Amino acid sequence: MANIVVRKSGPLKGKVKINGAKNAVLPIIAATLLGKGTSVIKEVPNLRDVHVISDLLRYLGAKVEYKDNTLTVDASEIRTCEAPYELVRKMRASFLVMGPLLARFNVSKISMPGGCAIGTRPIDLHLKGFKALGCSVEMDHGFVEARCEKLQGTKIYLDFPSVGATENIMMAAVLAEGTTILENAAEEPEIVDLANFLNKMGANVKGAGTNTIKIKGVSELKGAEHTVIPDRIEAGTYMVAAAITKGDILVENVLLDHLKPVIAKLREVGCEIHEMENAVRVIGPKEIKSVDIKTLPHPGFPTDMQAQFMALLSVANDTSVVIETVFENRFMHVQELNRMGASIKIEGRSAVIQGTPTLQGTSVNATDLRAGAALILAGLVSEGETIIGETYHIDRGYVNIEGNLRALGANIERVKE
Ligand SMILES: CC(=O)N[C@H]1[C@@H](OP(=O)(O)OP(=O)(O)OC[C@H]2O[C@@H](n3ccc(=O)[nH]c3=O)[C@H](O)[C@@H]2O)O[C@H](CO)[C@@H](O)[C@@H]1O
Ligand SMILES: C=C(OP(=O)(O)O)C(=O)O
Repeated sequence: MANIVVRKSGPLKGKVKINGAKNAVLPIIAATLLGKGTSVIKEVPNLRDVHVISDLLRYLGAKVEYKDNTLTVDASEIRTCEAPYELVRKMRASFLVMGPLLARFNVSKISMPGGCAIGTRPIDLHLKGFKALGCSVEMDHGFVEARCEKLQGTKIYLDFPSVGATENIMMAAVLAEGTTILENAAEEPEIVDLANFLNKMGANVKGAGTNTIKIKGVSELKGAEHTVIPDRIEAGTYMVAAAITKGDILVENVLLDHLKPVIAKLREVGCEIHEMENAVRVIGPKEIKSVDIKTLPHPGFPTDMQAQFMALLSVANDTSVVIETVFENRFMHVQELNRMGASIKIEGRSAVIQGTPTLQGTSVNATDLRAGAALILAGLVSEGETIIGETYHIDRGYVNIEGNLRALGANIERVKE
């Protein structure tokens, strides 16, 4: 196991190119199960999660190859519709194979994904959708088993615009008989990317990106070619790196529309931001101003950027309040930031952050992916050395983060324990 060691670094300067989005590619890889024939997915980031879902597809019987950021999946022959715990426990997004398997084979048995450091993360909304589409759903010995004669299109209202439930239900409904209308659906850009891929496979999905998605079932789907959208959270993380180090970073390969809440908050913090075609330049402020943030489903401020902003606000000029409304327990990074000298108090779903001029490096743990990113960011402006453990969480979602930051001038390395 390796640690990431970060030392206080000057203003980061230069360019960084953003990879394809983890949260877009995972459901798209699951969706390849819907079609006979070969799908070719481009701009696939070389991430641990991508390899985990690829292994799951291989286990199910698909042929999967990954080379030069292109993933080729031939899902013509599927040998089982059952996904074991060993493969699902490594990554919750594995549960996204349930919708496609149900749609194509009318049966699926998947180990229940556990909670994780950010919350209990139930799957009730996914199951509510499958039931509404005509499935019987049973839980037994830690597995969810769903079956149907043939899925039937219907109207489904989601109690909360869950990203995963929207994706899973969309993927189930594309091969259902009749039309499904999904209301209070998630509107994240990754939902739109999935819908675009499904439509290339031959599906009829309209309205993705709004809160009402209409899916007309079709009789079969084929493999398709698709290029994944850039990762707005990876981009946001490097933008915060510019802000916290008072640097000047050109973040390339971004879709500005997806970055609106992050850009708005960075401007409030005092950053100078230049929006260009497919790129954004962030010039950090002389003094980081405190701001209040409330995480919300898209187009609100993304919960996946909350921890990184918390690191930034730890060194702001005054008091900030961050309210986390999406996950009930996404403050695990707070105790680690406090160990580095931050002054953050949690009250229910709110964190009150009293900015301090400096932080101090120490040994800390990446409790989850974005917590890990936040600790790296904090380490860049901390006195001495910050040693971050449990770095496998960071590798779930960032390609070569230490190499990219080093190229921008950061003092960071990965060291074997
Ligand atoms: C692989 C992927 O794309 N992950 C993203 C996805 O996760 P994920 O799809 O798991 O997130 P959801 O939008 O489903 O979860 C949001 C909230 O809804 C709750 N919920 C969800 C489903 C359900 O059946 N019942 C229920 O109560 C969750 O516990 C959570 O509190 O969206 C999150 C919210 O933007 C992001 O933080 C994750 O990075
Ligand atoms: C929470 C995240 O991912 P996941 O849903 O895969 O745990 C994330 O990307 O920040």
